[in-house]
Amino acid sequence: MDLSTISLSSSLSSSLNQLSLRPKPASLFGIFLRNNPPPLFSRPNHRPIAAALQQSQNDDFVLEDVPHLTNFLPNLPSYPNPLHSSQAYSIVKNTFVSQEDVVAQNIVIRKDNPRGVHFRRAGPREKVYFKPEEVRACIVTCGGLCPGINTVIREIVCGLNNMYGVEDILGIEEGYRGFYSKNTVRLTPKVVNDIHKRGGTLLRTSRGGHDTQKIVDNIADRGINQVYIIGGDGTQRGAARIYEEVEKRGLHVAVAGIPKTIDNDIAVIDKSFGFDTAVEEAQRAINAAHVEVESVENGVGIVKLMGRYSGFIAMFATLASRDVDCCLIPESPFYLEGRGGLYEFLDQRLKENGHLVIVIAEGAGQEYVAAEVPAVNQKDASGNKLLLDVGPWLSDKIKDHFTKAQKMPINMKYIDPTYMIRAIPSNAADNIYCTLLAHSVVHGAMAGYTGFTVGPVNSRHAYIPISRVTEKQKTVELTGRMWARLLASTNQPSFISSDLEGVVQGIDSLNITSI
Ligand SMILES: Nc1ncnc2c1ncn2[C@@H]1O[C@H](COP(=O)(O)OP(=O)(O)O)[C@@H](O)[C@H]1O
Ligand SMILES: O=P(O)(O)OC[C@H]1O[C@](O)(COP(=O)(O)O)[C@@H](O)[C@@H]1O
Ligand SMILES: [Mg+2]
Repeated sequence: MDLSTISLSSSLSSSLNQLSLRPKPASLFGIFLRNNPPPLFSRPNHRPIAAALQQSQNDDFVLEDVPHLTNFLPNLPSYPNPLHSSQAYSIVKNTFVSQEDVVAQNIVIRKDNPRGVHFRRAGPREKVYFKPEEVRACIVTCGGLCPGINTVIREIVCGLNNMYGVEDILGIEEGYRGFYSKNTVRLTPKVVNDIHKRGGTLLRTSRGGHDTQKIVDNIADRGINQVYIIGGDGTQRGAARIYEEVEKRGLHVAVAGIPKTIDNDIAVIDKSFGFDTAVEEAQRAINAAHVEVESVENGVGIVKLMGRYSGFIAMFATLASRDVDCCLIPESPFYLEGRGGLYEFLDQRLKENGHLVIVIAEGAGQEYVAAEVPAVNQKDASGNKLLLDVGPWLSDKIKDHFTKAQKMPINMKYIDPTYMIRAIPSNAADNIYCTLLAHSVVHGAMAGYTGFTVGPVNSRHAYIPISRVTEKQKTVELTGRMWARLLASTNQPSFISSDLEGVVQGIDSLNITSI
Protein backbone atom coordinates (compact mmCIF):
# COMPACT_ATOMS: atom_id res chain seq x y z
CA MET A 1 0.00 0.00 0.00
CA ASP A 2 1.23 3.44 -0.87
CA LEU A 3 1.40 5.32 2.40
CA SER A 4 1.10 8.62 0.62
CA THR A 5 -2.51 7.69 0.02
CA ILE A 6 -3.31 8.10 3.68
CA SER A 7 -5.19 11.32 3.56
CA LEU A 8 -6.42 11.78 7.08
CA SER A 9 -4.77 12.19 10.41
CA SER A 10 -3.55 9.11 12.18
CA SER A 11 -6.07 9.69 14.94
CA LEU A 12 -8.74 8.43 12.58
CA SER A 13 -8.16 4.96 13.85
CA SER A 14 -11.65 3.57 13.31
CA SER A 15 -11.76 4.63 9.69
CA LEU A 16 -8.11 4.41 8.83
CA ASN A 17 -8.49 0.97 7.43
CA GLN A 18 -10.99 2.21 4.90
CA LEU A 19 -9.63 5.58 4.04
CA SER A 20 -6.02 4.60 3.78
CA LEU A 21 -6.91 2.27 0.96
CA ARG A 22 -8.18 5.05 -1.22
CA PRO A 23 -6.21 7.36 -3.41
CA LYS A 24 -5.77 10.83 -2.10
CA PRO A 25 -8.30 13.04 -3.82
CA ALA A 26 -7.26 15.72 -6.18
CA SER A 27 -7.48 19.12 -4.66
CA LEU A 28 -11.18 19.40 -3.96
CA PHE A 29 -11.06 21.32 -0.75
CA GLY A 30 -13.98 23.57 -0.08
CA ILE A 31 -16.03 22.34 -3.01
CA PHE A 32 -18.50 20.46 -0.91
CA LEU A 33 -21.47 22.45 0.40
CA ARG A 34 -21.68 24.65 -2.62
CA ASN A 35 -25.36 24.96 -3.37
CA ASN A 36 -25.76 25.14 -7.09
CA PRO A 37 -25.33 23.44 -9.46
CA PRO A 38 -25.85 20.42 -7.28
CA PRO A 39 -23.12 17.87 -7.50
CA LEU A 40 -20.45 19.52 -9.60
CA PHE A 41 -16.89 18.59 -8.88
CA SER A 42 -14.04 17.36 -10.93
CA ARG A 43 -13.60 13.65 -10.60
CA PRO A 44 -10.07 12.46 -11.14
CA ASN A 45 -10.33 10.45 -14.33
CA HIS A 46 -7.74 7.89 -13.27
CA ARG A 47 -10.28 6.49 -10.84
CA PRO A 48 -12.90 4.72 -12.88
CA ILE A 49 -15.97 4.53 -10.70
CA ALA A 50 -14.47 5.13 -7.32
CA ALA A 51 -16.06 7.93 -5.43
CA ALA A 52 -14.72 11.33 -5.88
CA LEU A 53 -13.52 11.78 -2.38
CA GLN A 54 -14.15 15.28 -1.23
CA GLN A 55 -12.97 16.98 1.86
CA SER A 56 -14.25 20.10 3.42
CA GLN A 57 -11.85 22.58 4.86
CA ASN A 58 -11.92 20.53 8.02
CA ASP A 59 -9.62 17.67 7.35
CA ASP A 60 -11.78 15.32 9.36
CA PHE A 61 -14.96 15.53 7.28
CA VAL A 62 -15.13 13.32 4.22
CA LEU A 63 -17.92 13.12 1.68
CA GLU A 64 -17.68 10.09 -0.54
CA ASP A 65 -19.77 11.42 -3.34
CA VAL A 66 -21.41 9.67 -6.27
CA PRO A 67 -20.98 10.74 -9.89
CA HIS A 68 -23.48 13.02 -11.61
CA LEU A 69 -24.37 13.18 -15.29
CA THR A 70 -23.19 16.79 -15.43
CA ASN A 71 -19.65 15.59 -14.67
CA PHE A 72 -19.36 14.49 -18.27
CA LEU A 73 -22.35 16.32 -19.80
CA PRO A 74 -21.79 19.81 -18.38
CA ASN A 75 -24.49 21.44 -20.47
CA LEU A 76 -27.25 19.04 -19.52
CA PRO A 77 -30.41 21.06 -18.81
CA SER A 78 -32.31 20.59 -15.57
CA TYR A 79 -36.04 20.91 -14.89
CA PRO A 80 -38.17 21.52 -11.80
CA ASN A 81 -38.96 18.25 -10.06
CA PRO A 82 -42.54 17.18 -10.94
CA LEU A 83 -43.02 16.33 -7.26
CA HIS A 84 -43.56 20.08 -6.85
CA SER A 85 -47.09 19.46 -8.02
CA SER A 86 -47.50 15.90 -6.78
CA GLN A 87 -50.60 15.13 -4.77
CA ALA A 88 -48.67 12.82 -2.47
CA TYR A 89 -45.93 15.30 -1.70
CA SER A 90 -47.86 18.57 -1.80
CA ILE A 91 -48.20 18.90 1.96
CA VAL A 92 -44.85 17.45 2.90
CA LYS A 93 -42.88 20.05 4.83
CA ASN A 94 -39.51 19.26 3.30
CA THR A 95 -40.25 17.59 0.01
CA PHE A 96 -36.73 17.93 -1.27
CA VAL A 97 -33.51 16.77 0.21
CA SER A 98 -30.97 19.52 0.50
CA GLN A 99 -27.71 19.19 -1.38
CA GLU A 100 -26.04 19.65 1.95
CA ASP A 101 -27.67 16.67 3.67
CA VAL A 102 -25.27 13.82 4.27
CA VAL A 103 -25.39 10.55 6.17
CA ALA A 104 -22.55 9.65 8.52
CA GLN A 105 -21.02 6.22 8.18
CA ASN A 106 -20.00 6.13 11.83
CA ILE A 107 -22.52 7.41 14.30
CA VAL A 108 -20.77 6.28 17.42
CA ILE A 109 -17.80 8.55 17.83
CA ARG A 110 -15.97 10.14 20.70
CA LYS A 111 -15.85 13.85 21.37
CA ASP A 112 -12.41 14.34 19.89
CA ASN A 113 -12.80 11.92 16.99
CA PRO A 114 -12.79 13.19 13.43
CA ARG A 115 -16.22 13.32 11.78
CA GLY A 116 -15.26 10.66 9.29
CA VAL A 117 -16.88 9.40 6.11
CA HIS A 118 -20.28 10.60 4.87
CA PHE A 119 -22.52 9.77 1.95
CA ARG A 120 -25.11 11.88 0.17
CA ARG A 121 -28.55 11.51 1.66
CA ALA A 122 -31.01 9.84 -0.71
CA GLY A 123 -34.30 11.43 -1.68
CA PRO A 124 -35.96 13.76 -4.19
CA ARG A 125 -34.05 16.83 -5.36
CA GLU A 126 -35.41 20.24 -6.41
CA LYS A 127 -34.18 19.70 -9.95
CA VAL A 128 -34.28 16.71 -12.22
CA TYR A 129 -32.14 16.06 -15.27
CA PHE A 130 -34.75 14.19 -17.31
CA LYS A 131 -38.06 15.27 -18.77
CA PRO A 132 -40.46 12.53 -17.62
CA GLU A 133 -41.90 12.11 -21.11
CA GLU A 134 -38.40 11.52 -22.46
CA VAL A 135 -37.43 8.86 -19.92
CA ARG A 136 -37.05 5.33 -21.20
CA ALA A 137 -36.12 3.27 -18.14
CA CYS A 138 -35.16 -0.38 -17.89
CA ILE A 139 -34.88 -2.81 -15.00
CA VAL A 140 -32.71 -5.93 -14.87
CA THR A 141 -32.23 -8.53 -12.14
CA CYS A 142 -29.03 -10.62 -11.89
CA GLY A 143 -27.47 -13.26 -9.64
CA GLY A 144 -29.23 -15.52 -7.12
CA LEU A 145 -32.76 -15.08 -5.89
CA CYS A 146 -33.72 -13.28 -2.73
CA PRO A 147 -37.10 -12.45 -1.17
CA GLY A 148 -38.29 -9.00 -2.22
CA ILE A 149 -36.89 -8.67 -5.74
CA ASN A 150 -40.39 -8.43 -7.17
CA THR A 151 -41.30 -5.74 -4.66
CA VAL A 152 -38.31 -3.65 -5.76
CA ILE A 153 -39.31 -4.10 -9.41
CA ARG A 154 -42.89 -3.17 -8.61
CA GLU A 155 -41.95 -0.07 -6.66
CA ILE A 156 -39.48 1.19 -9.26
CA VAL A 157 -42.21 0.93 -11.89
CA CYS A 158 -44.90 2.48 -9.69
CA GLY A 159 -42.51 5.08 -8.27
CA LEU A 160 -41.40 6.23 -11.72
CA ASN A 161 -44.97 6.30 -12.91
CA ASN A 162 -46.83 7.72 -9.93
CA MET A 163 -44.25 10.21 -8.72
CA TYR A 164 -42.64 11.32 -11.98
CA GLY A 165 -45.17 10.44 -14.66
CA VAL A 166 -42.74 8.14 -16.48
CA GLU A 167 -44.55 5.68 -18.72
CA ASP A 168 -41.86 4.04 -20.78
CA ILE A 169 -40.36 1.29 -18.63
CA LEU A 170 -38.82 -1.88 -20.02
CA GLY A 171 -37.97 -5.15 -18.31
CA ILE A 172 -34.75 -6.84 -19.40
CA GLU A 173 -35.22 -10.58 -19.07
CA GLU A 174 -32.78 -13.10 -17.58
CA GLY A 175 -30.06 -10.87 -16.25
CA TYR A 176 -27.27 -9.08 -18.08
CA ARG A 177 -27.34 -11.35 -21.08
CA GLY A 178 -30.98 -10.36 -21.66
CA PHE A 179 -29.79 -6.94 -22.90
CA TYR A 180 -28.43 -8.49 -26.06
CA SER A 181 -30.19 -11.84 -26.36
CA LYS A 182 -33.84 -11.23 -25.50
CA ASN A 183 -36.66 -8.94 -26.36
CA THR A 184 -37.72 -6.53 -23.66
CA VAL A 185 -41.05 -6.63 -21.84
CA ARG A 186 -43.15 -3.55 -21.17
CA LEU A 187 -43.61 -2.82 -17.46
CA THR A 188 -46.60 -0.81 -16.30
CA PRO A 189 -48.13 -0.41 -12.83
CA LYS A 190 -50.83 -2.82 -13.97
CA VAL A 191 -48.36 -5.50 -15.09
CA VAL A 192 -46.47 -5.37 -11.78
CA ASN A 193 -49.47 -4.82 -9.54
CA ASP A 194 -49.45 -8.22 -7.80
CA ILE A 195 -45.90 -9.37 -8.20
CA HIS A 196 -44.79 -8.49 -4.66
CA LYS A 197 -46.87 -11.41 -3.45
CA ARG A 198 -44.67 -13.84 -5.36
CA GLY A 199 -41.14 -15.03 -4.71
CA GLY A 200 -38.44 -15.01 -7.38
CA THR A 201 -38.18 -12.33 -10.02
CA LEU A 202 -40.75 -11.51 -12.66
CA LEU A 203 -37.87 -10.69 -14.99
CA ARG A 204 -36.00 -13.93 -14.30
CA THR A 205 -32.29 -13.87 -13.59
CA SER A 206 -28.97 -15.42 -14.61
CA ARG A 207 -25.33 -15.67 -13.70
CA GLY A 208 -22.54 -14.87 -16.16
CA GLY A 209 -23.16 -13.27 -19.54
CA HIS A 210 -21.93 -9.77 -18.73
CA ASP A 211 -20.58 -8.21 -21.92
CA THR A 212 -20.18 -4.49 -21.28
CA GLN A 213 -19.83 -3.43 -24.90
CA LYS A 214 -22.84 -5.39 -26.08
CA ILE A 215 -24.92 -4.21 -23.13
CA VAL A 216 -24.11 -0.52 -23.67
CA ASP A 217 -24.60 -0.87 -27.44
CA ASN A 218 -28.01 -2.20 -26.65
CA ILE A 219 -28.83 0.51 -24.16
CA ALA A 220 -27.95 3.11 -26.79
CA ASP A 221 -29.77 1.30 -29.62
CA ARG A 222 -32.96 0.99 -27.62
CA GLY A 223 -32.83 4.61 -26.50
CA ILE A 224 -32.75 3.65 -22.83
CA ASN A 225 -31.67 6.52 -20.57
CA GLN A 226 -32.19 5.11 -17.05
CA VAL A 227 -30.85 1.68 -16.12
CA TYR A 228 -31.91 0.11 -12.81
CA ILE A 229 -29.78 -2.90 -11.90
CA ILE A 230 -30.86 -5.18 -9.05
CA GLY A 231 -28.20 -7.62 -7.90
CA GLY A 232 -25.42 -8.58 -5.52
CA ASP A 233 -21.73 -7.75 -5.47
CA GLY A 234 -21.05 -9.33 -8.87
CA THR A 235 -23.97 -7.46 -10.40
CA GLN A 236 -22.83 -4.16 -8.89
CA ARG A 237 -19.36 -4.71 -10.37
CA GLY A 238 -21.09 -5.18 -13.71
CA ALA A 239 -23.11 -2.00 -13.11
CA ALA A 240 -19.87 -0.11 -12.50
CA ARG A 241 -18.51 -1.34 -15.87
CA ILE A 242 -21.70 -0.19 -17.59
CA TYR A 243 -21.53 3.23 -15.96
CA GLU A 244 -17.88 3.63 -16.99
CA GLU A 245 -18.67 2.75 -20.60
CA VAL A 246 -21.69 5.07 -20.64
CA GLU A 247 -19.50 7.89 -19.36
CA LYS A 248 -16.80 7.08 -21.93
CA ARG A 249 -19.36 7.33 -24.69
CA GLY A 250 -20.86 10.50 -23.17
CA LEU A 251 -24.38 9.09 -23.11
CA HIS A 252 -27.24 10.76 -21.25
CA VAL A 253 -27.92 7.56 -19.29
CA ALA A 254 -28.18 7.20 -15.52
CA VAL A 255 -26.96 3.84 -14.18
CA ALA A 256 -28.21 2.92 -10.73
CA GLY A 257 -27.78 -0.19 -8.61
CA ILE A 258 -30.00 -1.70 -5.96
CA PRO A 259 -27.98 -4.12 -3.82
CA LYS A 260 -29.47 -7.60 -3.46
CA THR A 261 -28.19 -10.65 -1.66
CA ILE A 262 -29.71 -13.09 0.74
CA ASP A 263 -26.31 -13.52 2.40
CA ASN A 264 -26.36 -9.91 3.69
CA ASP A 265 -22.71 -9.64 2.71
CA ILE A 266 -22.87 -6.19 1.10
CA ALA A 267 -20.60 -3.68 2.77
CA VAL A 268 -21.61 -0.24 4.05
CA ILE A 269 -25.38 -0.75 4.05
CA ASP A 270 -27.15 -1.75 7.25
CA LYS A 271 -28.59 -4.93 5.76
CA SER A 272 -29.79 -6.21 2.43
CA PHE A 273 -33.46 -6.59 1.53
CA GLY A 274 -34.91 -10.07 1.98
CA PHE A 275 -32.55 -10.80 4.84
CA ASP A 276 -35.22 -10.40 7.54
CA THR A 277 -37.54 -12.67 5.58
CA ALA A 278 -34.76 -15.24 5.21
CA VAL A 279 -34.03 -15.23 8.93
CA GLU A 280 -37.70 -15.66 9.73
CA GLU A 281 -38.01 -18.60 7.32
CA ALA A 282 -34.77 -20.13 8.59
CA GLN A 283 -36.29 -20.19 12.05
CA ARG A 284 -39.11 -22.34 10.77
CA ALA A 285 -36.57 -24.93 9.66
CA ILE A 286 -34.76 -24.70 12.98
CA ASN A 287 -38.04 -25.10 14.79
CA ALA A 288 -38.87 -28.19 12.74
CA ALA A 289 -35.47 -29.68 13.56
CA HIS A 290 -35.99 -28.93 17.23
CA VAL A 291 -39.46 -30.50 17.31
CA GLU A 292 -38.11 -33.62 15.58
CA VAL A 293 -35.11 -34.14 17.83
CA GLU A 294 -36.99 -33.34 21.01
CA SER A 295 -39.43 -36.10 20.25
CA VAL A 296 -36.94 -38.95 19.95
CA GLU A 297 -34.11 -40.46 21.94
CA ASN A 298 -30.71 -38.85 21.32
CA GLY A 299 -32.04 -36.65 18.57
CA VAL A 300 -29.46 -34.62 16.68
CA GLY A 301 -30.74 -32.01 14.23
CA ILE A 302 -28.61 -30.27 11.64
CA VAL A 303 -29.95 -27.33 9.64
CA LYS A 304 -27.89 -26.00 6.73
CA LEU A 305 -28.47 -22.37 5.81
CA MET A 306 -27.15 -20.15 3.04
CA GLY A 307 -24.09 -17.99 3.50
CA ARG A 308 -21.14 -18.48 1.19
CA TYR A 309 -18.60 -16.34 2.97
CA SER A 310 -20.79 -14.64 5.57
CA GLY A 311 -22.70 -16.37 8.31
CA PHE A 312 -25.28 -13.67 8.92
CA ILE A 313 -28.37 -15.78 8.25
CA ALA A 314 -27.06 -18.56 10.51
CA MET A 315 -26.05 -16.12 13.23
CA PHE A 316 -29.31 -14.15 13.26
CA ALA A 317 -31.54 -17.22 12.93
CA THR A 318 -29.68 -18.84 15.82
CA LEU A 319 -30.00 -15.76 17.98
CA ALA A 320 -33.67 -15.43 17.17
CA SER A 321 -34.58 -19.06 17.69
CA ARG A 322 -32.94 -19.96 21.04
CA ASP A 323 -33.29 -23.65 20.10
CA VAL A 324 -29.83 -23.93 18.62
CA ASP A 325 -26.98 -25.52 20.55
CA CYS A 326 -24.23 -24.64 18.14
CA CYS A 327 -23.91 -22.31 15.15
CA LEU A 328 -21.08 -22.80 12.68
CA ILE A 329 -20.23 -20.03 10.21
CA PRO A 330 -17.56 -19.57 7.53
CA GLU A 331 -15.81 -16.79 9.45
CA SER A 332 -15.21 -18.91 12.52
CA PRO A 333 -12.95 -21.91 11.89
CA PHE A 334 -13.98 -24.87 14.04
CA TYR A 335 -12.41 -28.18 14.84
CA LEU A 336 -13.93 -31.53 15.70
CA GLU A 337 -11.59 -33.45 17.98
CA GLY A 338 -9.95 -32.68 21.28
CA ARG A 339 -10.38 -30.15 24.04
CA GLY A 340 -12.68 -27.29 23.13
CA GLY A 341 -13.68 -29.09 19.93
CA LEU A 342 -17.14 -29.70 18.49
CA TYR A 343 -17.38 -33.38 19.51
CA GLU A 344 -16.58 -32.65 23.14
CA PHE A 345 -19.29 -29.99 23.25
CA LEU A 346 -21.89 -32.17 21.52
CA ASP A 347 -21.19 -35.11 23.88
CA GLN A 348 -21.83 -32.89 26.83
CA ARG A 349 -25.00 -31.27 25.42
CA LEU A 350 -26.52 -34.56 24.38
CA LYS A 351 -25.87 -35.97 27.82
CA GLU A 352 -27.45 -32.92 29.46
CA ASN A 353 -30.51 -32.46 27.24
CA GLY A 354 -31.06 -35.70 25.33
CA HIS A 355 -31.15 -33.80 22.04
CA LEU A 356 -29.32 -31.05 20.18
CA VAL A 357 -29.61 -28.76 17.18
CA ILE A 358 -26.72 -27.50 15.05
CA VAL A 359 -27.00 -24.72 12.48
CA ILE A 360 -24.31 -24.60 9.84
CA ALA A 361 -23.83 -21.98 7.12
CA GLU A 362 -23.01 -23.52 3.76
CA GLY A 363 -19.58 -21.89 3.58
CA ALA A 364 -18.39 -23.23 6.94
CA GLY A 365 -15.88 -26.08 7.18
CA GLN A 366 -15.14 -26.08 3.44
CA GLU A 367 -11.50 -26.98 4.04
CA TYR A 368 -12.52 -30.16 5.88
CA VAL A 369 -14.92 -31.29 3.18
CA ALA A 370 -12.34 -30.54 0.49
CA ALA A 371 -9.80 -32.69 2.30
CA GLU A 372 -12.12 -35.69 2.30
CA VAL A 373 -14.33 -35.36 -0.76
CA PRO A 374 -12.42 -35.46 -4.04
CA ALA A 375 -13.56 -32.46 -6.05
CA VAL A 376 -12.19 -30.17 -8.68
CA ASN A 377 -12.41 -26.46 -8.07
CA GLN A 378 -15.61 -25.63 -9.88
CA LYS A 379 -17.07 -22.21 -10.56
CA ASP A 380 -20.48 -20.97 -11.59
CA ALA A 381 -21.07 -18.94 -14.74
CA SER A 382 -20.24 -15.72 -12.89
CA GLY A 383 -16.95 -17.10 -11.60
CA ASN A 384 -18.14 -17.71 -8.04
CA LYS A 385 -16.53 -20.77 -6.48
CA LEU A 386 -19.02 -23.63 -6.14
CA LEU A 387 -19.15 -24.79 -2.56
CA LEU A 388 -18.86 -28.37 -1.39
CA ASP A 389 -21.86 -29.65 0.52
CA VAL A 390 -20.90 -29.35 4.16
CA GLY A 391 -24.30 -30.49 5.50
CA PRO A 392 -24.14 -34.20 4.65
CA TRP A 393 -20.44 -34.23 5.48
CA LEU A 394 -21.12 -32.92 9.00
CA SER A 395 -24.07 -35.30 9.47
CA ASP A 396 -21.86 -38.29 8.60
CA LYS A 397 -19.08 -37.11 10.87
CA ILE A 398 -21.39 -36.68 13.84
CA LYS A 399 -23.14 -39.99 13.20
CA ASP A 400 -19.78 -41.75 13.07
CA HIS A 401 -18.59 -40.03 16.19
CA PHE A 402 -21.58 -41.09 18.27
CA THR A 403 -22.14 -44.57 16.91
CA LYS A 404 -18.52 -45.67 16.49
CA ALA A 405 -16.51 -43.67 18.99
CA GLN A 406 -19.14 -43.17 21.70
CA LYS A 407 -21.11 -46.35 21.04
CA MET A 408 -24.27 -44.30 21.36
CA PRO A 409 -26.88 -44.57 18.60
CA ILE A 410 -28.37 -41.23 17.65
CA ASN A 411 -31.42 -40.10 15.68
CA MET A 412 -30.04 -37.76 13.03
CA LYS A 413 -32.43 -35.33 11.28
CA TYR A 414 -30.78 -33.30 8.57
CA ILE A 415 -32.67 -30.37 7.04
CA ASP A 416 -31.51 -28.34 4.03
CA PRO A 417 -34.06 -25.53 3.53
CA THR A 418 -31.70 -23.27 1.57
CA TYR A 419 -33.60 -22.80 -1.69
CA MET A 420 -36.96 -22.81 0.10
CA ILE A 421 -35.80 -19.83 2.12
CA ARG A 422 -34.65 -17.91 -0.94
CA ALA A 423 -37.75 -18.52 -2.98
CA ILE A 424 -40.44 -17.08 -0.72
CA PRO A 425 -42.03 -13.62 -1.04
CA SER A 426 -40.74 -10.92 1.28
CA ASN A 427 -42.36 -10.23 4.64
CA ALA A 428 -43.97 -6.94 5.64
CA ALA A 429 -40.79 -5.32 6.96
CA ASP A 430 -38.85 -6.24 3.82
CA ASN A 431 -41.69 -5.03 1.59
CA ILE A 432 -41.49 -1.61 3.20
CA TYR A 433 -37.70 -1.63 2.98
CA CYS A 434 -37.89 -2.58 -0.73
CA THR A 435 -40.25 0.34 -1.33
CA LEU A 436 -37.82 2.78 0.26
CA LEU A 437 -34.94 1.41 -1.80
CA ALA A 438 -36.94 1.68 -5.00
CA HIS A 439 -38.06 5.23 -4.29
CA SER A 440 -34.54 6.29 -3.32
CA VAL A 441 -33.06 4.90 -6.51
CA VAL A 442 -35.73 6.52 -8.69
CA HIS A 443 -35.19 9.93 -7.03
CA GLY A 444 -31.43 9.55 -7.50
CA ALA A 445 -31.59 8.67 -11.19
CA MET A 446 -34.14 11.42 -11.94
CA ALA A 447 -31.84 13.88 -10.15
CA GLY A 448 -29.05 12.92 -12.53
CA TYR A 449 -26.91 10.84 -10.20
CA THR A 450 -25.30 7.85 -11.86
CA GLY A 451 -22.84 5.09 -11.06
CA PHE A 452 -24.35 4.82 -7.61
CA THR A 453 -26.08 2.31 -5.43
CA VAL A 454 -28.60 2.91 -2.67
CA GLY A 455 -29.09 1.64 0.81
CA PRO A 456 -29.58 2.53 4.45
CA VAL A 457 -26.52 3.62 6.40
CA ASN A 458 -27.34 3.86 10.07
CA SER A 459 -31.04 3.74 9.13
CA ARG A 460 -30.90 6.71 6.73
CA HIS A 461 -30.99 6.00 3.02
CA ALA A 462 -27.92 7.19 1.14
CA TYR A 463 -26.37 7.28 -2.34
CA ILE A 464 -23.20 5.23 -2.18
CA PRO A 465 -20.45 4.95 -4.80
CA ILE A 466 -20.66 1.46 -6.31
CA SER A 467 -17.01 0.78 -5.61
CA ARG A 468 -17.68 1.07 -1.87
CA VAL A 469 -20.11 -1.84 -1.88
CA THR A 470 -17.99 -4.08 -4.07
CA GLU A 471 -14.49 -3.58 -2.72
CA LYS A 472 -15.06 -5.93 0.18
CA GLN A 473 -17.69 -8.34 1.36
CA LYS A 474 -19.27 -7.76 4.73
CA THR A 475 -18.62 -10.64 7.11
CA VAL A 476 -19.43 -11.45 10.71
CA GLU A 477 -16.77 -9.89 12.86
CA LEU A 478 -15.57 -12.49 15.32
CA THR A 479 -14.27 -9.85 17.66
CA GLY A 480 -17.52 -7.90 17.45
CA ARG A 481 -20.26 -7.84 20.06
CA MET A 482 -22.89 -9.62 17.95
CA TRP A 483 -20.86 -12.81 17.66
CA ALA A 484 -20.15 -12.56 21.39
CA ARG A 485 -23.90 -12.32 21.96
CA LEU A 486 -24.39 -15.48 19.96
CA LEU A 487 -21.68 -17.33 21.89
CA ALA A 488 -23.20 -16.12 25.13
CA SER A 489 -26.64 -17.25 24.00
CA THR A 490 -25.72 -20.78 22.83
CA ASN A 491 -22.81 -21.16 25.22
CA GLN A 492 -20.99 -23.03 22.50
CA PRO A 493 -17.20 -23.12 22.27
CA SER A 494 -15.59 -20.19 20.46
CA PHE A 495 -13.15 -22.62 18.83
CA ILE A 496 -10.46 -20.04 19.32
CA SER A 497 -7.42 -21.40 21.04
CA SER A 498 -5.10 -18.72 22.35
CA ASP A 499 -2.65 -19.23 19.48
CA LEU A 500 -5.45 -18.54 16.99
CA GLU A 501 -6.58 -15.32 18.60
CA GLY A 502 -3.98 -13.18 16.85
CA VAL A 503 -5.00 -14.64 13.52
CA VAL A 504 -8.66 -13.84 14.12
CA GLN A 505 -7.86 -10.28 15.16
CA GLY A 506 -5.84 -9.96 11.96
CA ILE A 507 -8.70 -11.25 9.83
CA ASP A 508 -11.17 -8.95 11.52
CA SER A 509 -9.04 -5.90 11.00
CA LEU A 510 -9.50 -6.41 7.27
CA ASN A 511 -13.28 -6.15 7.51
CA ILE A 512 -14.81 -2.78 6.99
CA THR A 513 -18.19 -3.39 8.49
CA SER A 514 -18.93 -5.01 11.76
CA ILE A 515 -22.19 -6.08 13.28
N1 LIG B 1 -16.40 -8.25 -12.10
C1 LIG B 1 -17.50 -8.27 -12.85
N2 LIG B 1 -17.62 -7.44 -13.91
C2 LIG B 1 -18.73 -7.44 -14.67
N3 LIG B 1 -19.80 -8.23 -14.44
C3 LIG B 1 -19.75 -9.07 -13.40
C4 LIG B 1 -18.61 -9.14 -12.55
N4 LIG B 1 -18.85 -10.08 -11.59
C5 LIG B 1 -20.08 -10.57 -11.85
N5 LIG B 1 -20.62 -9.97 -12.92
C6 LIG B 1 -21.94 -10.25 -13.51
O1 LIG B 1 -22.94 -9.98 -12.55
C7 LIG B 1 -24.00 -10.92 -12.65
C8 LIG B 1 -24.33 -11.53 -11.32
O2 LIG B 1 -23.15 -11.91 -10.63
P1 LIG B 1 -23.19 -13.07 -9.53
O3 LIG B 1 -21.87 -13.09 -8.86
O4 LIG B 1 -23.67 -14.33 -10.14
O5 LIG B 1 -24.35 -12.65 -8.54
P2 LIG B 1 -24.48 -11.45 -7.50
O6 LIG B 1 -24.59 -10.21 -8.26
O7 LIG B 1 -25.73 -11.78 -6.78
O8 LIG B 1 -23.26 -11.49 -6.64
C9 LIG B 1 -23.55 -11.95 -13.69
O9 LIG B 1 -24.25 -11.70 -14.86
C10 LIG B 1 -22.07 -11.72 -13.84
O10 LIG B 1 -21.63 -11.97 -15.16
O1 LIG C 1 -28.39 -19.93 -7.10
P1 LIG C 1 -27.14 -20.70 -7.09
O2 LIG C 1 -26.34 -20.45 -8.33
O3 LIG C 1 -27.35 -22.13 -6.78
O4 LIG C 1 -26.24 -20.10 -5.94
C1 LIG C 1 -26.40 -20.36 -4.61
C2 LIG C 1 -25.68 -19.28 -3.85
O5 LIG C 1 -26.34 -18.09 -4.02
C3 LIG C 1 -26.43 -17.38 -2.81
O6 LIG C 1 -27.78 -17.37 -2.43
C4 LIG C 1 -25.87 -16.01 -2.94
O7 LIG C 1 -26.34 -15.47 -4.13
P2 LIG C 1 -25.77 -14.13 -4.70
O8 LIG C 1 -24.30 -14.29 -4.92
O9 LIG C 1 -26.51 -13.96 -5.95
O10 LIG C 1 -26.08 -13.10 -3.69
C5 LIG C 1 -25.59 -18.15 -1.82
O11 LIG C 1 -26.10 -18.07 -0.52
C6 LIG C 1 -25.59 -19.52 -2.40
O12 LIG C 1 -24.39 -20.16 -2.14
MG1 LIG D 1 -22.32 -12.47 -5.04
